[in-house]
Amino acid sequence: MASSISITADIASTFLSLSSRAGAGAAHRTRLSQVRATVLPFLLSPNNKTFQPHSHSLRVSFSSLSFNSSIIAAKPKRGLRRFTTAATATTTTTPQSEGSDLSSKIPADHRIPATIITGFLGSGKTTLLNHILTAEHGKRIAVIENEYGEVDIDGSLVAAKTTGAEDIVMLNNGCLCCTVRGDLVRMIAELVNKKKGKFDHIVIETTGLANPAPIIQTFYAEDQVFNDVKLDGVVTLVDAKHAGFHLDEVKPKGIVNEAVEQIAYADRIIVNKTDLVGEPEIATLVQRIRNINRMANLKRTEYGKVDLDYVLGIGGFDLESSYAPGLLEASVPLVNYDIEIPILDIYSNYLILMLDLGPWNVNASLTKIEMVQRKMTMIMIMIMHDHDHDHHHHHHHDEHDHAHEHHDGHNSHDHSHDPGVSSVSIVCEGNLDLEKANMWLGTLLLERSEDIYRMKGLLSVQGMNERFVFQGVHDIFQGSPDRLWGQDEPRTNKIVFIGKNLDAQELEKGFKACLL
Ligand SMILES: Nc1nc2c(ncn2[C@@H]2O[C@H](COP(=O)(O)OP(=O)(O)OP(=O)(O)O)[C@@H](O)[C@H]2O)c(=O)[nH]1
Repeated sequence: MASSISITADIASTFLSLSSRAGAGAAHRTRLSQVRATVLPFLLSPNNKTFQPHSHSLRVSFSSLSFNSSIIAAKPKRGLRRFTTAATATTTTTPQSEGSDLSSKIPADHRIPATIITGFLGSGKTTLLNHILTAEHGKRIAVIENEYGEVDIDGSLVAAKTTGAEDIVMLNNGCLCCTVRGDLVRMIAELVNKKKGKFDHIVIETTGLANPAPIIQTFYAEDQVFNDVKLDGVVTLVDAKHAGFHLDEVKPKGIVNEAVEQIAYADRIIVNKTDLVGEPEIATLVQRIRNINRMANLKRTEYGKVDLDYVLGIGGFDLESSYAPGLLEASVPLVNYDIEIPILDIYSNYLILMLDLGPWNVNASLTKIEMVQRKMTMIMIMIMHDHDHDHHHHHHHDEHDHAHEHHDGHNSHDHSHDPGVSSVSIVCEGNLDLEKANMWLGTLLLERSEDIYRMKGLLSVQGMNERFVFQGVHDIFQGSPDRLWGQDEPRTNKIVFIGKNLDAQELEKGFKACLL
């Protein structure tokens, strides 16, 4: 128990310091609430000798009993479910298997994968989609298409391949990130309800102007989607000939440049139409893309011809995919706690809690989170605040007109503009002081989550035998221990941030200050 107390203190200190900055007491709630942020310290015991494999981990019983939890769950748009998490005596502990040194603690995820294809107008999205649908891959694919405009053109252009397995579902008259986000949720829910078992993968082709952020967030924020479908990855097509112009486009203050955003959120980048330009132009473009997103894989193509496994089954949002290949059993022991906590959702071994960051409930919340953590392999926390509009969604329809104009005439761009979106990676051997790392990452997320589009990391924490992996998209953060460090494996930390106005030196300095 000593370790659990100490981790609680670690977390509490992070939360408390953050809270104290916002002032104490309910009067400050609004102010704090206006900060769209997540603070998710690692929630891990530095001494996790207690972790043991088991085959299943949690019994959840619904409870209508009232209780006095000081954790406040606040998500206005959705009915809150309160569960009693009674985990006593539900474990079926299996003996530590041989070779479990390399076992991952991240549970297998059997939800249907969904791939988002994005890219500027004319970059080759439909061409890629046709390639996917006509290739032999044995996957049954459901397609959700989104065309901005009155006429459904892409629908008729999509290969009419009828091996019987694919569903072509049209989503029209609106940009996915604006008017039809609700439709996307309904469409996915309908697909799942009516056709579950009939397809293996969903591909969503967005309009050329969609900003991927709200679409990505839909996969986490909407129950109907999250329970059955997991985001597999974002594939961004880049038009080798025209992309430079779009990247240079200066937008009015507060309005995003979709071309930049689409690259920033990508797991896979396809520089398409390479037949139309020379090698020096491509090299310059690739360099620009790399400056924005160093995390994504990049390929150059003509007519979207890529291997299918480059675009499907990416696992771009899986914790284990980038740093811990191989899915193995969940392996966190159950302990005898009967706790009551508002739980937003439970999926497999994922527990989603909704917390209010009010300073008054910090200690109690943290204690309970820590207790829950001891039973679960992974905790994902989304902290939603009072205002419910989407920060990453500043634009409105005028912008579409604006961007269309630019698309038609490429000449009037200001090439000096720096969109300010970049990647920063930190690779560094050594062990982190948990308390300091908690503080650093927590503060960063609280202050900068709006600017941090994506991040991924693999950390070596002092006293922890497992590697700690995490990934985040703005204020959604997932983290978990995965496999044990190998005996001769260097304990190297790796973090990649993609975001706006990132200061590489400051980030690196902050990180290095957490090393022992
Ligand atoms: N030369 C050349 N043309 C290409 C290539 N890939 C696609 N095209 C053509 O470019 C045009 C636009 O391609 P689409 O696949 O429709 O592009 P899109 O991104 O779906 O376009 P929107 O739906 O308008 O956003 C089509 O005429 C394609 O045939 C390529 O690699 N080289």
